[in-house]
Amino acid sequence: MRLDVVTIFPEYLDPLNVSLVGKARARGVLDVHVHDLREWTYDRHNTVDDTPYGGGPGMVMKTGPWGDALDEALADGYESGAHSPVLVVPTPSGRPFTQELAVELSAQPWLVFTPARYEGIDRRVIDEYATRVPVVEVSIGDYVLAGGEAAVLVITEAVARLLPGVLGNAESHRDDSFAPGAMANLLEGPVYTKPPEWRGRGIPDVLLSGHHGKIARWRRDQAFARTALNRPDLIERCEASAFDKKDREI
Ligand SMILES: COc1ccc2nc(C(=O)O)sc2c1
Repeated sequence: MRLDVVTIFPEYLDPLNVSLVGKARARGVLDVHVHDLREWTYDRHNTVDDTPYGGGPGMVMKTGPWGDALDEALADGYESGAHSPVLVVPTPSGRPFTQELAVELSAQPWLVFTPARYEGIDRRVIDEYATRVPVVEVSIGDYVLAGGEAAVLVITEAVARLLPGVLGNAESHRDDSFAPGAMANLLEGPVYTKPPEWRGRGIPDVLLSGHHGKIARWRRDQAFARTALNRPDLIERCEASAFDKKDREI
């Protein structure tokens, strides 16, 4: 997968050089290109914004630099053999980013991110590129950020970990919170590791029982209880059969 990111804060994307995403890049699973939007400005102040038409607070990111930057990023990608880019636009007014969307995006060969700052990007930029490539406008949550770069980091990590060969244990996707299957729409329950006792706290006996069926049921029950506590809104999405009473008895 190729990722392009156009931003006025390229250094904000430095975390893409470390940990899981960094390892995926080193292994050639991910090919990341970060572009400084100001390279496509031609005035002495490297201006990327201007006052909004219709008045109002703040500034809007200008069409010129974005158009030139995206044209070049796309041309560079095509030239390198990439194909079928999807423009991913982090915005507070976007579609909620979910595990389902992460799975959809992980199936794409090329993502081009356009994190904005200020009050956002002149709408004509998105409208222009929507005539050429699919555009997905995404929000990572109902809170206020100063720009889209943090969203790019979140989306990239969630997508990269789904790519073949990135996570050591392919099975580990199965028990992810929100992963498809029996754990779909459920939060992960508690996890434990050695030592068997720590500050007077032991391990739930079932996890030491070696009874895989009981352990699976206990984990599902814990996930259900945690979801009911922290995300009751997800409970009705769970398939009733996944938690009928007989399954929950040990
Ligand atoms: C001005 O650019 C912004 C501002 C806030 C913001 N919030 C996002 C989110 O995903 O929640 S993306 C984003 C972009």
